[in-house]
Amino acid sequence: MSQSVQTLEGWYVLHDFRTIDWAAWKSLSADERGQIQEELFSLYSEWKTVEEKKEGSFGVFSVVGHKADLVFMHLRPTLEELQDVETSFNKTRFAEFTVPSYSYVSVVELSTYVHSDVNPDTDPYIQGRLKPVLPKTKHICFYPMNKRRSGNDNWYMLPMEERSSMMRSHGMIGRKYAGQVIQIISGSVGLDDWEWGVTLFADDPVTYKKLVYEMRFDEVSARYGDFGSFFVGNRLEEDQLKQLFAI
Ligand code: VOV
Repeated sequence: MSQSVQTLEGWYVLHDFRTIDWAAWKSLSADERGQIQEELFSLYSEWKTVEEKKEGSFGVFSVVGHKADLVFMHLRPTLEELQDVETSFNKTRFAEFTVPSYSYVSVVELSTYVHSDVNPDTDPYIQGRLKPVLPKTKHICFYPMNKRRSGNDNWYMLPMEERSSMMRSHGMIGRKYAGQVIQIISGSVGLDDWEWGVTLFADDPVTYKKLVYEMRFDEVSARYGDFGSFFVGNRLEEDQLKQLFAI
């Protein structure tokens, strides 16, 4: 049996994708739309307070393309708190005008392929990575992925050294994009349908394409990566949400 790698876990993550029922939304009076938005914005400010208190984090983005209209990304210390966030959104009137289109449940993960001597429970850098305040970049990119388990290409049968060396090469490519793309890798084995969620943050969406493309040539992605659907979106602050809702 190959040796499994130790992982560190942080906050739980929900990616909640919604499609807006525009026909129903447009049929409301301006007054009703206003009230519904007010209720949503009061929830939004609760999410902000949680983030300021470092008890979680969130981001709201529009999704480009037909797969969804919005994605709410939430992080919380426990799965119960994560579900509370989901449920309190579902109880808003605005939620009645949305249809869930996809969701993904995972937990922020750091693996220890790339070793360091620090104590992960106290090291501020590691703690900041495990319990991140989501970057306020203009764009988000999300996709789930697996490491392949087929025939001779079985990641999970490889010796630890081989996996570590491939992850080092992966990390070197990633490092070239420092300052341009921030990645949050969340593990979802036992939690959702794929093994990891990959969430990338950037101000220039072309850097997603360049980074993901460059990684496709790297062995760990070229030989062992299997990918789900990609979602790309634009950050929505309160003002932009208001613009989106305007008829
Ligand atoms: C923005 C760039 C970037 C950087 C710097 C980076 C670095 C690193 C390091 C140093 C490490 C190992 C330690 C850890 O932190 O866990 C990882 C780990 C991981 N990565 Fe990564 N990754 C990036 C980016 C990045 C991307 C774009 C992808 C998707 C792959 C692709 O082809 O589309 C990815 C995937 C992963 C995964 C699934 C893991 C866990 C693998 C496992 O088997 O456990 N990752 N990653």
